Amino acid sequence: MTTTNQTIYWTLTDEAPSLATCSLLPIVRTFTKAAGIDVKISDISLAGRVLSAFPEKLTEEQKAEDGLSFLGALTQDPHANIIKLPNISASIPQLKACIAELQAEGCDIPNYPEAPQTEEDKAIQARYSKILGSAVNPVLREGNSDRRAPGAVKAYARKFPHSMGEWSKASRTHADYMRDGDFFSSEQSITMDQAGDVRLEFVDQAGNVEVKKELSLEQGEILDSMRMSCRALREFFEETMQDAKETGVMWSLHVKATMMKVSHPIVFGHAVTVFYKELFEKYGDLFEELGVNPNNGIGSVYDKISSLPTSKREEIEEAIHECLEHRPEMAMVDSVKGITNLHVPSDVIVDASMPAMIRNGGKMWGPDGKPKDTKAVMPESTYARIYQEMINFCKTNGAFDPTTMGTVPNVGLMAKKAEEYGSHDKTFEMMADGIMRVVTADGTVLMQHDVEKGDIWRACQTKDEPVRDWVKLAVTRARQSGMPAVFWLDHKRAHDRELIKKVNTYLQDHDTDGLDISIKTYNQAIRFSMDRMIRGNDTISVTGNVLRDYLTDLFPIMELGTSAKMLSVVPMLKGGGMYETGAGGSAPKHVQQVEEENHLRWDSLGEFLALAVSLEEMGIKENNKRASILAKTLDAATGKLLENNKSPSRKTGELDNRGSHFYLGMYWAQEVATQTEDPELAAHFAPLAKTLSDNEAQIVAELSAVQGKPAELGGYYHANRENVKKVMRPSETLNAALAALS
Ligand SMILES: NC(=O)C1=CN([C@@H]2O[C@H](COP(=O)(O)OP(=O)(O)OC[C@H]3O[C@@H](n4cnc5c(N)ncnc54)[C@H](OP(=O)(O)O)[C@@H]3O)[C@@H](O)[C@H]2O)C=CC1
Ligand SMILES: O=C(O)CCC(=O)C(=O)O
Ligand SMILES: [Mg+2]
Repeated sequence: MTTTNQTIYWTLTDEAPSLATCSLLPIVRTFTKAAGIDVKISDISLAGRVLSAFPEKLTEEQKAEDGLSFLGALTQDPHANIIKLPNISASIPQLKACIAELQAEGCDIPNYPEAPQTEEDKAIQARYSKILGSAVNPVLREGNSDRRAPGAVKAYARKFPHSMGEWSKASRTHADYMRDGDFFSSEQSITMDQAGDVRLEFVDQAGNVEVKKELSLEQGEILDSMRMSCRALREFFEETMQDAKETGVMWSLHVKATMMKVSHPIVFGHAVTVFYKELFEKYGDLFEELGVNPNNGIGSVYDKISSLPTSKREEIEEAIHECLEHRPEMAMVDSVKGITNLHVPSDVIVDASMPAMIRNGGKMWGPDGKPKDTKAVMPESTYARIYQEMINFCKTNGAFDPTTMGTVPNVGLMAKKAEEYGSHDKTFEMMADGIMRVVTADGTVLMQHDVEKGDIWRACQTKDEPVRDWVKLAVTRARQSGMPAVFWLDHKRAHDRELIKKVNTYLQDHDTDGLDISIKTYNQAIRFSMDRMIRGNDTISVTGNVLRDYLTDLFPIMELGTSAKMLSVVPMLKGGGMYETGAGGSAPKHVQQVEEENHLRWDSLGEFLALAVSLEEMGIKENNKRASILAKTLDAATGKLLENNKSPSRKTGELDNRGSHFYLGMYWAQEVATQTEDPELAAHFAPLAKTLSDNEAQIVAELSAVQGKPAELGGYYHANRENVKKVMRPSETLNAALAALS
């Protein structure tokens, strides 16, 4: 692919956003073409990444470009201009489903070897491991994160508030987390005085040393190490289950097995084997033989026993049901289909699941399909406490009111795989008792932990340059917005103590006169922000990487109903820009609705906002006046779309994603046609504005006529492009109007 400075790279991802792209991109290109801007697609979908990793036996037609490597290199280019839509961070069950779909299509790619024995299988697994979990975002996020709700979006939420569940003072919902033995309680942290190499070593009880990993650290880099005790974790799970059973609340687990792709699937697996303890005790050997992996959920048991003779299978299914008798009710992902919280590790993802529960009055769905109070279990106490604070707050003050509440934007430390989200290659499950230690080249032990078999030990890196940039971004945002900015840093955490030193130093590099910048512990910070928020006041949260992720779903879901409406900018360290769309995910259940009823309720507002900033930057950096005009007019069109409530509805038969794209196109064309800065451009768009306005009723009718019947996408992970085009672009009138200008 060749790049020019007038190119915007638009990522082709998965699920709902990729369907939306098919409808939106032809509209976008109609506009950008007039400014000499090329919008190029770069495929980073899960299927695309699988195909590009195993090209050997594919036909030329089946081969896929390695969009991720291309974009990864582009992040180092000061002219980079990338629009990043959310993509699937695949769990093993999702990866296997994707592989099976591609194989069924005739692509000769290998199976995922779960327990590789041969060298060949190990090599295949190593290639697949680069695709698993959150494999895209850490590669592209070569900058820190600035996520906020623009004024027009806040105004829309105030005018058309989303529903909020009631909070009762008597609610028994609460967050439960480990009080000891978790990462928080064992965290150690150091800052490197000078650059140097370190080894992460395991020393067994006989004194044998195994080097797990070698790292070259930069001067000023922070390195943390921590351990989660397997024994304490399992005891904790058992206690929470017994307590939930005794007190009659539901039990639910909230982890991030996708992004924390090494540690959290292990944690999830322990929850499965503790919950179904008798089952795993009784059938442990058989399960091992069958290749059941509890880290993939109880779904893995159902999957593997399907090959057994009926009588054996039924016996095991009976044993699963018997387990449930001693256990509390479990929160459901889909109560109709009987999919529980422990079926698949990627179904319940903490950043979205906890806010959804809090928004819903603290209730999750029970096996009988009814909303119920729940014990929300989040083993890692580090961040779980903030949810308990919000629960307490809602119990005292009632649900948040979207018509009056303030906003909490975020400035997040994210660049260069900062903190826990970059720890996967430094995370180990202990195979024996011993010591894990961090040692310098000359043998000095910097940090060490006693570990037991089964413990999870990890190290996290935070480089100095991203921290400096983060502090600068916080000061810039505080200045631009006039809001107080709070660094959420806990002096009780070893890592945060190192960061606090840096923050205090780097704040001195900036003019902070008149700014309200403070450092607070997480609990203080969330209380301070919520107290202000219910009074209509705004507060910037300046946080590390995990809280960035959690808070940019938590507050937006309260304020706006979804994090899809967030503006999400990543100013790259090297000068380029990435504009992420929203702060949420790829909404798998939206695709199901398309397949069943041909209605896509995905809201592309995040895409509209991201594109406007991308064009604005293009205008400034590349001195492209038309790009600036397109940015301004797109913002105005988005404002109009919100004012007139042309966002997608959840209900089949009403305006959906395609309809909202049409309105965006119409308003945008009208705005360009009536601006006076560039009369030639106005004249160019006048016919389109007229055609779309004149045919509004016809186009909306064509777009709703197709709804209410199943839609055939011809695949889930690798949908057939022609099918998708047919489904997503059903209005001949709209297609013809766009074609007339292209
Ligand atoms: N940046 C990225 O690449 C991200 C990727 N992900 C990935 O996405 C997948 C699904 O994650 P999950 O945690 O379930 O989160 P999702 O954000 O996909 O889904 C949670 C809910 O949020 C709402 N929602 C999200 N986006 C939109 C939108 N544009 N328009 C309207 N509603 C929206 C929907 O709720 P409802 O329909 O009920 O209103 C949806 O069911 C995973 O593979 C995950 O790893 C997750 C986060 C970020
Ligand atoms: O990369 C992922 O898996 C999810 C990213 C995410 O949730 C976020 O950054 O908000
Ligand atoms: Mg998130």
